[in-house]
Amino acid sequence: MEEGKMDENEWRYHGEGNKSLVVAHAQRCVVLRFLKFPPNRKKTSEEILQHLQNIVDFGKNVMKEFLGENYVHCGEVVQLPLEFVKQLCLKIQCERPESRCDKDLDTLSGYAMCLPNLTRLQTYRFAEHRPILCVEIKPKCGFIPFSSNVTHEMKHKVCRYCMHQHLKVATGKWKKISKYCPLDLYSGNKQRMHFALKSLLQEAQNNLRIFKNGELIYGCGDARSPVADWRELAHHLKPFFFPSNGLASGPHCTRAVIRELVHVITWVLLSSSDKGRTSALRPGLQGPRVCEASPFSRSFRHQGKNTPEHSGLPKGCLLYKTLQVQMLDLLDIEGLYPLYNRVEQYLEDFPEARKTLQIDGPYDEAFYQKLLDVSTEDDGTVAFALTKVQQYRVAMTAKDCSIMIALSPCLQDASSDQRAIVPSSRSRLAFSVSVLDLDLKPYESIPHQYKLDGKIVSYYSKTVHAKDDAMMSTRFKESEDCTLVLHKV
Ligand SMILES: O=P(O)(O)O[C@@H]1[C@@H](OP(=O)(O)O)[C@H](OP(=O)(O)O)[C@H](O)[C@H](OP(=O)(O)O)[C@H]1OP(=O)(O)O
Ligand SMILES: Nc1ncnc2c1ncn2[C@@H]1O[C@H](COP(=O)(O)OP(=O)(O)OP(=O)(O)O)[C@@H](O)[C@H]1O
Repeated sequence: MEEGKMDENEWRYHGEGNKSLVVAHAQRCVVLRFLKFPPNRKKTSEEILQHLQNIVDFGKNVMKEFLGENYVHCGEVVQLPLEFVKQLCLKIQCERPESRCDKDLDTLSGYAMCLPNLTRLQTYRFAEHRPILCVEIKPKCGFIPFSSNVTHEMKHKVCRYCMHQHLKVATGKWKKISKYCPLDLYSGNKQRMHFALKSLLQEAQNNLRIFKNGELIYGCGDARSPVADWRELAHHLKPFFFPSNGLASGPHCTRAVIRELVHVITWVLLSSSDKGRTSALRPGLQGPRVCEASPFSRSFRHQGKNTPEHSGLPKGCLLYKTLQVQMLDLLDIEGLYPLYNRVEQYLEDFPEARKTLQIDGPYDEAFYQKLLDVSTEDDGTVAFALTKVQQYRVAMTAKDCSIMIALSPCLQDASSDQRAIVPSSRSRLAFSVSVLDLDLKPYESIPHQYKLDGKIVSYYSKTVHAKDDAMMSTRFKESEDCTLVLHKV
């Protein structure tokens, strides 16, 4: 960043989550990512600098190792003129969704992260003047816990996302239950993946956003007012997928364009654009491959068929790598929580050990190496407990990250790397895949996770499952009645 030349008018509001806010440069393909805090929680500039540096180090030393060089963009910490940050904050305030305004942008430290703008990611494959489409997916947890520490039987059958949907709707976070199930997306089975992506397009919540030339065109700007007009979306997408033919407009065209989008995204998600070395993690797929609550598998069950299982994700693809990191949660929160308490107890006795245990960093090579020990034999030591706690934090990070897929038409005669071109039937699309929001989850969030897990499961069991049981017993009663009638006859 050239300090003297920072002009807030060159930046525009881009988006935000729970913990950070992003502004994008109008011309250059970079974004600034600022931390956000509740109004009363002031942190010193040194603390903020350290926090940001930790994010960069964690990306470089841990996530790049696990997910691959090409997928992870760590960026760098930059120091900005305070006046620029203040003016920028004032300028963008009116564009911020109300539901995110419970936290304020940090304007006091002057520190932020500078990252490539992944919605407009330009590689040598993308000609600069070409339009760019970007699909952002937050896939969430793609497996059902296999740990023997799980006490609620339901957790072995229904995935956390599907259970959580019901609590989210009950608490007013979203209006409708989504048909999306992460296990379908992570299945590697094309039919299931298509269903998952279509479900995301129907009910995007905060799991899907689409950008065209860096502008949000579909999905949530404000968490509570999603836009879901497929016709309008198809209008934006048509030039990407049907560049030269005059597909008539109307529902047929809309369906054809959406289908093409779903196929292209599936293809890209299954591709392995990372040529780096394979990840050091090999936990192997365990646990059920199908979530009982997924409408896709339900419909198969109703037809008396088995859900098509894992066709298997190709090992180099980002979904596979992300799932492997998620699976570092080997014990489930129920098995992890007592280990967290063991570490807590130790820290109460030896508070100065927090530093040597690397709870707040540094997230260096040594931190990474310890994560590779996936044994689950508890020898009763603090060292064992700590390793599981750190692995859990990393797994939770992978369960909450987002995948960015950028697509851009390329010239027919471009002799670029064929592996980075989607062999779409009607157009040649160059693509790139990246991952974002790789901030290590805080150690302090573990008690919250434990409570939330209990809440999600008990709400689901009490309401939804009870309703299902009631429906089943009505059906059973009906069939009994039916038998009685038959007897009478
Ligand atoms: O717990 P979950 O699964 O609801 O995930 C939270 C996300 O909610 P989601 O369910 O994706 O709508 C939540 O997303 P939203 O704020 O709801 O968009 C955050 O990503 C949160 O992470 P953090 O506390 O900001 O680090 C996420 O919390 P973590 O559990 O990842 O810490
Ligand atoms: N490098 C980037 N390029 C383009 N867009 C980005 C980039 N980083 C973040 N964004 C956009 O900003 C949004 C918020 O960023 P991010 O997910 O990092 O926020 P967060 O507050 O950390 O999220 P969470 O709510 O999960 O804690 C993203 O959903 C994405 O749309």
